[in-house]
Amino acid sequence: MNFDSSPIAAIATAPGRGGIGVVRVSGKNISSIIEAVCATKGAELQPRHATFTNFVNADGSVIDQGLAIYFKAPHSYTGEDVLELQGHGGPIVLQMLLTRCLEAGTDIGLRMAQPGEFTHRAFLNDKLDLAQAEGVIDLIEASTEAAAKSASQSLSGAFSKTIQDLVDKITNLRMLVEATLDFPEEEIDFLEKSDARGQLNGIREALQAVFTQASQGALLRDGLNIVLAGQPNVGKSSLLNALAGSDVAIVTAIAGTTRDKVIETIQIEGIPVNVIDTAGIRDASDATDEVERIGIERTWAAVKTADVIIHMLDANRGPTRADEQIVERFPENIPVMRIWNKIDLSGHRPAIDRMPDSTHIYVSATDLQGMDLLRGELLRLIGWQQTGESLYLARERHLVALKSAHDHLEMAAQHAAHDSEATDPALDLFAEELRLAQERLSSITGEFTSDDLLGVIFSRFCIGK
Ligand SMILES: Nc1nc2c(c(=O)[nH]1)N(C=O)[C@@H](CNc1ccc(C(=O)N[C@@H](CCC(=O)O)C(=O)O)cc1)CN2
Ligand SMILES: Nc1nc2c(ncn2[C@@H]2O[C@H](COP(=O)(O)OP(=O)(O)OP(=O)(O)O)[C@@H](O)[C@H]2O)c(=O)[nH]1
Ligand SMILES: [K+]
Ligand SMILES: [Mg+2]
Repeated sequence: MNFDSSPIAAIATAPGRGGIGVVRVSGKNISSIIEAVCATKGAELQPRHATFTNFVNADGSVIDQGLAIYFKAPHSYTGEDVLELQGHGGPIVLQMLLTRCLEAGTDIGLRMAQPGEFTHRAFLNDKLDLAQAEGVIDLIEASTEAAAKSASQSLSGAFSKTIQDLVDKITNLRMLVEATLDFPEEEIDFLEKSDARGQLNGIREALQAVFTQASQGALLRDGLNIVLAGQPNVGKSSLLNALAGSDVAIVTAIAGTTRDKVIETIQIEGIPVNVIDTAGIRDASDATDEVERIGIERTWAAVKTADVIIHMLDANRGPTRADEQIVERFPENIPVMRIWNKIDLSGHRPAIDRMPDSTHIYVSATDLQGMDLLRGELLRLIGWQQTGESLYLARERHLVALKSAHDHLEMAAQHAAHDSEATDPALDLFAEELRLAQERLSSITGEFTSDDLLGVIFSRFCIGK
């Protein structure tokens, strides 16, 4: 990715039509663009004040009327000089305004911004740390209120502060240990005097608490895919509609109704869950036509992408050979739940039965029985616990770093424990493990981060962010 320091411009608002749309420019010497594009009757823009003005072409013709706001470095989102042109939110008018800015900025090297480049600059200029920058995108992408709240924790710096507190505690302990290393004769009773083990235990407990909040939060961010699979007419589409609370998929008594997969995102306790309804599985020879056969192929493709497979069966009919054949084809590494549907016909009660091989749940999709059992079991399966604590919308990268820091602290504890008669505690190794733990934690806020990783993180943003 080409991240040079020339001034950049982009449409900052979502593509499509809206009441208002914003073109944003950031970089050095952008006052020439203000002069060219904003016909402010000679007056300069007062920093951080909205000024109503015409946005004009080189020949003086008016593109739009709007508000212009100038943010003088370093007091801006990016930490550079920023100009916001807030016009009407139409895709064509905003594109014309952007094109006009780029044309007026040729002299100063103005170019289109790369995805995430405004926020990347905010990071480089110390306006945000890496976890906060990730919070920006996670807030924009949040698909449930709970996810948005947790992303906001990251954006505001609460997650970073928690990490920084841990780093500070480790730093203090390291300073103690490293000071002692210079005076080897004191090593032996150092651990006692300074309560180094007590401090280490405190740090390990705090890290464990952060890890729990982060791994729970990660569920809010990632959500999960559940695929409804089974023979035709067992009630897969009916279950999708029951979970979604609306008629998303067509339901008929005709076997082979669903052809293409139908996806609906629901939420269970704030966790986004993509429920994927598929074509009922039966032998190609029984399928009515080519369309259904292709649909069944798509079912098998969808099954492979599942975090959890829901194998639906007809409780009124009981298991059949065809169901066994379906189960045999499920990938081994994906958890499967057996949902027995139509208990209103079979006389079963809504129930959950945890068998060694898999969990069986008895429901009626049309009578909405057993739905809470199903939702609860899905949450249990992915390890969701309601702690009531605020959660951090952690990414896999954060979880990996937390886990690695945890492992290094555990090694440190082992080195500190080597104080039997025979061996002295290995203080140098203790100190080294502390250093590694600290480094792993600091990578979360971006203190030790390669340009490659930054490129990967920011390129996943949208343009204009
Ligand atoms: N119009 C507009 N709305 C927006 C943004 C924006 O860039 N423009 N934001 C973009 O994401 C978000 C707000 N984030 C912002 C963060 C910092 C600054 C800023 O000017 N910071 C200065 C001054 C801080 C202060 O006065 O306290 C600074 O950090 O020095 C502006 C917006 C959401 N809403
Ligand atoms: N009595 C009863 N009927 C049900 C229940 N669930 C679904 N049905 C009926 O079973 C028939 C098939 O339901 P669908 O939801 O279309 O079944 P499907 O598994 O999606 O079928 P295909 O898309 O053809 O594979 C419809 O007539 C539904 O009304 C249930 O819990 N109880
Ligand atoms: K059907
Ligand atoms: Mg169906």
